[in-house]
Amino acid sequence: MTLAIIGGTGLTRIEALNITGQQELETPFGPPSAPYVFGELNGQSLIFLARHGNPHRIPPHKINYRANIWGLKQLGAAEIIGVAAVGGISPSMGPAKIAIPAQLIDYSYGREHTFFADDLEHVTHIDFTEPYTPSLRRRIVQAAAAAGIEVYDGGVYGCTQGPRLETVAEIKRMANDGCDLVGMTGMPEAALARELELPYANISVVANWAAGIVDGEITMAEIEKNLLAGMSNAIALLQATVLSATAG
Ligand SMILES: CSC[C@H]1O[C@H](OP(=O)(O)O)[C@H](O)[C@@H]1O
Ligand code: HPA
Repeated sequence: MTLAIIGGTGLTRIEALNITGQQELETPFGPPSAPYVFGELNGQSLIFLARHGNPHRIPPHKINYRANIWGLKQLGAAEIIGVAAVGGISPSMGPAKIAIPAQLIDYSYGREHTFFADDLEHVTHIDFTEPYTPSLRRRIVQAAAAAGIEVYDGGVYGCTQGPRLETVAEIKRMANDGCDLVGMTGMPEAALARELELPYANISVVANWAAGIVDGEITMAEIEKNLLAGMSNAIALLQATVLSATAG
């Protein structure tokens, strides 16, 4: 049961990963974001992929999501955890907090978002009632509880197009829609994993209050500072999740 981790902003590599190899891949959809890195985390083998490339150079709307997910399937990944930096919209989603969202709303556009685009004979509609695989979500939440890592169990991730951050009015609209978190990469990543029948869950690390939630502009310095704290907890959570898989 090989776990794959897709790391985003603030998680281009995992220091604690004992790297055993890496592989570049061509896919029918073009090149993935980076070479796939094979390694062991707490004795458990896994595959790591840097969503924005390593070094971080691909903006969210230019990521080849189809190649990334297809490559993971080809390499034998059995499940995927996507780690994402997000803006916090709900009062409980403050900087450096971690959430395991249960739902999402897709505001992105113009992205290659399906593997079934060219198959005119078989129109395929995947079920997406629960966009994040409930059993994998549960495992992460339980691992967090066992390790004493504070996470918010649930919430709605809203995926915007980027690369710019949102306006105050856009965030107000998203809050009205029920979004608790805002990021730019959650879709089509989650849907593509579902199309290939790969269980998928998301660990969201809050980098900043979303636009207008508190006064002032959003700065990269603030984002980097919060991610430094939040990502070290996210890595501890990944380690706890991997250990729980070994134990189970
Ligand atoms: C101002 S940082 C925005 C950048 O960070 C997030 O990336 P990821 O989801 O890969 O961690 C967000 O989606 C944007 O791409
Ligand atoms: O405020 C944000 N908006 C969208 N994506 C983000 N990723 C980190 N922070 C944000």
